[in-house]
Amino acid sequence: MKNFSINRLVKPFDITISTIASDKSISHRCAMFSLFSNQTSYIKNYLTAEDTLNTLSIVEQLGATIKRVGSNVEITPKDILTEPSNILDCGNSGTAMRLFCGLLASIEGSFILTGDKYLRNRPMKRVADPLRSIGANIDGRENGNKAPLFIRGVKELEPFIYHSPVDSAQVKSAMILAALRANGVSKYKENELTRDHTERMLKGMGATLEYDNEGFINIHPLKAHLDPLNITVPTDPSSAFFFAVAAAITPNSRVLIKNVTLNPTRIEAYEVLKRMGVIVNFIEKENIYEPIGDIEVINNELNGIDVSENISWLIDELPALSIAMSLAKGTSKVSNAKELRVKESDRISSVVNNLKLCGVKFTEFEDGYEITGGSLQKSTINSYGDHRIAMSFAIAGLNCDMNIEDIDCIETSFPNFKEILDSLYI
Ligand SMILES: O=C(O)C1=C[C@@H](OP(=O)(O)O)[C@@H](O)[C@H](O)C1
Ligand SMILES: C=C(OP(=O)(O)O)C(=O)O
Repeated sequence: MKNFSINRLVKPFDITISTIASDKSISHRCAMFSLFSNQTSYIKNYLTAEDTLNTLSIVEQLGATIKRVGSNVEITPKDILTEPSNILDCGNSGTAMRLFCGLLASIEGSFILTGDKYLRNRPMKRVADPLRSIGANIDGRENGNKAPLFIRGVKELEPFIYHSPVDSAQVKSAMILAALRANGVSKYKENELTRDHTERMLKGMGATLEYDNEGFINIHPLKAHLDPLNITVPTDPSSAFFFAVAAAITPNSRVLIKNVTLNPTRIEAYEVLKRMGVIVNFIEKENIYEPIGDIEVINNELNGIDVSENISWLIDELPALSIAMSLAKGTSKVSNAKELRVKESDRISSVVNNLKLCGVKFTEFEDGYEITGGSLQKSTINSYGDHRIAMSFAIAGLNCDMNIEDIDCIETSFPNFKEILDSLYI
């Protein structure tokens, strides 16, 4: 178990960063969706971190040929996916496990999906139940709620009408992937739009998905193979956000983050920083599947804020936002965010336990927390094996010195995080 110490940053920074990790959600989808084509997909800037390399390895175990040179990946699928001879290891990734459930439910063969101790403790009923209701054979520990999950692919799934009780892009994507091989048009609805990379990418590859006027996505089963992908994965706004918070809490500092997806479902945390008083500019440059451009963040005021809406649009950034909230003027409150409890760690507990160690006043709720802003003090915090917690408190260290225990988890999404953090001191 590795640890590191972060020293207080005593000078302002003004940097342009073009080496932040590529988007994790889009990278997972590139690897998986390439299996719906019968031609080679070309992916540039694939995220070469543990989560997405595990997905690539599963795609290979399913019979695709993969050529990878650094972050350039070529995936040539087989016409019929192969039953793997071993278990499929999703590592730490909820996205991989849940999307593969939908993808594999109607593939001939048996598949066992497992993951690390954190993933094996996360709820899978949210995908297993609706998939079972359309004929999928999925089982696992705790009546199919926990991995290892066992899937025996069926020939055909029933089309469905499903209004999801949970706003989750992973559930939506699993059901869309299953619907592509159902024997009729399926309908999926969510209460709040969640990240929509699946819809955008599959449509771009030729699938028919459309919204009806009752807010359902109508998903037509595939009649033929989809077009292959030819894509450059943009920078991950969730990874970049750690450096946005760094600029927000360091007097007179500025950061320009290059080539980020500006998909509205992914940049809400930057909008929250803006509402807190920070100067944030979005500079859109192109649109390939989604808008892509640069984000400039300039230190300014930092005031407390209440966050209770569009939670799924900023769910991964709430731990980093809690650091900005701790240094803001006044109190901040996060509510409607119960989903935080079922991520890589229980992120409500992880955030408040660590803030307590840093001397921050807070109240914990079942669905969030209230933070009294002011100052942070040096501490030794535990990541709880959660990459977002490790990186959020590393950024806090720029303000007050910090020891972070158990930092290996950063490898799951952002292997060069520390290198970029170190460059702020130069
Ligand atoms: O679909 C995706 O790529 C993701 C969806 C979100 O999870 P939920 O669907 O569980 O909200 C998010 O937290 C995760 O980091 C990535
Ligand atoms: C929740 C996350 O990912 P996943 O659900 O794929 O493990 C995350 O990256 O913050």
